[in-house]
Amino acid sequence: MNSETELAPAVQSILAAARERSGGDGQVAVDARSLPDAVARAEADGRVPIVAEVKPTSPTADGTRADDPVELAQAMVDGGAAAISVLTEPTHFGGSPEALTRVRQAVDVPVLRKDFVLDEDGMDVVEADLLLLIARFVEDLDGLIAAARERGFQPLVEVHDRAELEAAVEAGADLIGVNNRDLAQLEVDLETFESVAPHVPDDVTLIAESGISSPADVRQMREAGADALLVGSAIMDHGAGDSDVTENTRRLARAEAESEPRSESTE
Ligand SMILES: O=P(O)(O)OC[C@@H](O)[C@@H](O)c1c[nH]c2ccccc12
Repeated sequence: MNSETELAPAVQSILAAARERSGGDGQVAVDARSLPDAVARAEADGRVPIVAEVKPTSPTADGTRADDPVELAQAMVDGGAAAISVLTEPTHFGGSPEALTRVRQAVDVPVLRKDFVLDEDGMDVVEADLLLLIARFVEDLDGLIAAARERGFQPLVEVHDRAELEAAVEAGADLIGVNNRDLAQLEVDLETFESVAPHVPDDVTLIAESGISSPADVRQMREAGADALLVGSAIMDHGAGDSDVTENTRRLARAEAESEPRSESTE
């Protein structure tokens, strides 16, 4: 798609590292937990469907959280997360495939593998319910969607503009995420989702990704058509190492509840 020279240096280095990493041995076979079902369960329960992300650090984070990924994921589920995303990228996000495996054993909600998968071999590293494919970075989106489904993954195709959305829809993606963070400057703008969302077909499960930090942001994205929201930094709160992940998740999952608590205190 776009030329790599337009990408932020951090992103270029992430891609270079991804190309160096080796794939798995043999093909994985997954019996996936359904994301659309998890989204429907959250809705039925009055929770905004939040995909909460275990993201130890990132090129744009203020620090690193070294907490056990399993404890973090359980705290997120306790706070009402509909699904969990786990970074498995090791060199820039502090993730690992092992962390994902442990998280998936410990929780019963769907788990997304968040990484820079560039080819089929890169899929066979670890089992997950959902697999991220970033439209801008993959050459054969149709082929990779088919390869992901063949293994049992639900592919989540990430786009950033209308051209990428069209490519994703043409390739038959039924789970689409619109990333509010642009990979050239790494800046976040919630209007990205607002400008792309109206063009997404109704039968797609649509996720607003990145930069969502307050209940007001949640409502803004929901009003623009988000079925679910992917939130990392605001839940991990990297700057404050001991921030309460359960409470951070709950605050966002309850953003549409009738009487939203005004203070930090809970029942
Ligand atoms: O931490 P945030 O701003 O809430 O963003 C979460 C998630 O959207 C972000 O981590 C992300 C979106 N797409 C990615 C692709 C690779 C790595 C990370 C990402």
